[in-house]
Amino acid sequence: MRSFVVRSVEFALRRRGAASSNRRLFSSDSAPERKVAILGAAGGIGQPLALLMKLNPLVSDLALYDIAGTPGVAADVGHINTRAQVAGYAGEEQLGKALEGSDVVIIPAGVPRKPGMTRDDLFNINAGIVKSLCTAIAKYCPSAVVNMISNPVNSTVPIASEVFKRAGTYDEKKLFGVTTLDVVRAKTFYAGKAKVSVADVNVPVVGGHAGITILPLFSQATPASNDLSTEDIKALTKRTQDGGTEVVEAKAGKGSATLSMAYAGAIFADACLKGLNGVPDIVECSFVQSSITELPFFASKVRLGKNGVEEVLGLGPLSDYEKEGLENLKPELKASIEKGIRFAKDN
Ligand SMILES: NC(=O)C1=CN([C@@H]2O[C@H](COP(=O)(O)OP(=O)(O)OC[C@H]3O[C@@H](n4cnc5c(N)ncnc54)[C@H](O)[C@@H]3O)[C@@H](O)[C@H]2O)C=CC1
Ligand SMILES: O=C([O-])CC(=O)C(=O)O
Repeated sequence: MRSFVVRSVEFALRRRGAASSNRRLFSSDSAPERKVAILGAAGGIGQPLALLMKLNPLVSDLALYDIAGTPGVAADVGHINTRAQVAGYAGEEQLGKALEGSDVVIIPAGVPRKPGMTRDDLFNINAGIVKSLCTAIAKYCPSAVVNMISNPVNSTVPIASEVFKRAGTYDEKKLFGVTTLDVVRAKTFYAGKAKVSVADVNVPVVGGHAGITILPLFSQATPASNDLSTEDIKALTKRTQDGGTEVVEAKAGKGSATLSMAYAGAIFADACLKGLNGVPDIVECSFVQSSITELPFFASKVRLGKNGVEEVLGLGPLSDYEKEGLENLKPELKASIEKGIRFAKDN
């Protein structure tokens, strides 16, 4: 069972972009040492994400930090016989140790939505959490790649950028808002509707990570489908935009997406690690500092490399429906970005 699970995960990770000539990188004896820290590791996302990162052979050290509960998670996950050495850190006084030497820091710390709430309703609590965690990152691992999961991502990423700027450590190539779950959903919903194998599907999702700011580009989906009507595309777009709310409502007060998010977070962190290790042609969508529109942050396809972002890729050709969606999302996304920047400057 153990070798089946590990081999399946390794196989899935290899299929996702590593050329066979880079297979060497996956054997534990030759892969470089890479420390990954998860902040919020005892939470709904943090625990399954800790499990998935423990199964990733690119990770040599896994630091699990939360305000409480991480010694138990670390003891549990640490018994899995894979490469990563696991350590749990609880409470602010242990945050520095958790972060020191990290190559990648993943942040799913903060409160999740309940039915009836928007992601922006989380701002008041999560903005402060993200600000204090990023202040510690600037101090203890200023060159780490940061994967921001905490919502509202459209504001928490700008907050992080301001904190790093103030500390003098900002590197726009190393700050990522994790929007992979939007891509995961778009792929799943498209495959179901177009009746194609989900393993072969690709759909870029651009914009931001809330409601109409999530813009899936089904006109660029592969394999292309000629069977989908305009109404089908509109329905797929709406379902992708409302994917988070669908889970929040189904969980009925017990939180938001955790398992699919952990999967998406593990896929994105794996892509960052591969980029750092020099694996070529690693491309994922992410919310990053950008000049492809007039907005200072925007999600689009990004090529990952040894220094984080190697290239922010353009939007490609859009359908009229997507062009309209793009114009419609800009005011909301702009306001969320500005709200984050203002918070960081005022606090
Ligand atoms: N980017 C995305 O696509 C997604 C983002 N999210 C967001 O991820 C966040 C976490 O969601 P869940 O794991 O479901 O919530 P949760 O409440 O289950 O877990 C959050 C964890 O963060 C910890 N935490 C709170 N303050 C902290 C601090 N100062 N330092 C370290 N840890 C701290 C809590 O103790 C808790 O263990 C939420 O903001 C949610 O909206 C959720 C799903 C998808
Ligand atoms: O919807 C939420 O609150 C959590 C989230 O970001 C998602 O599931 O996409």
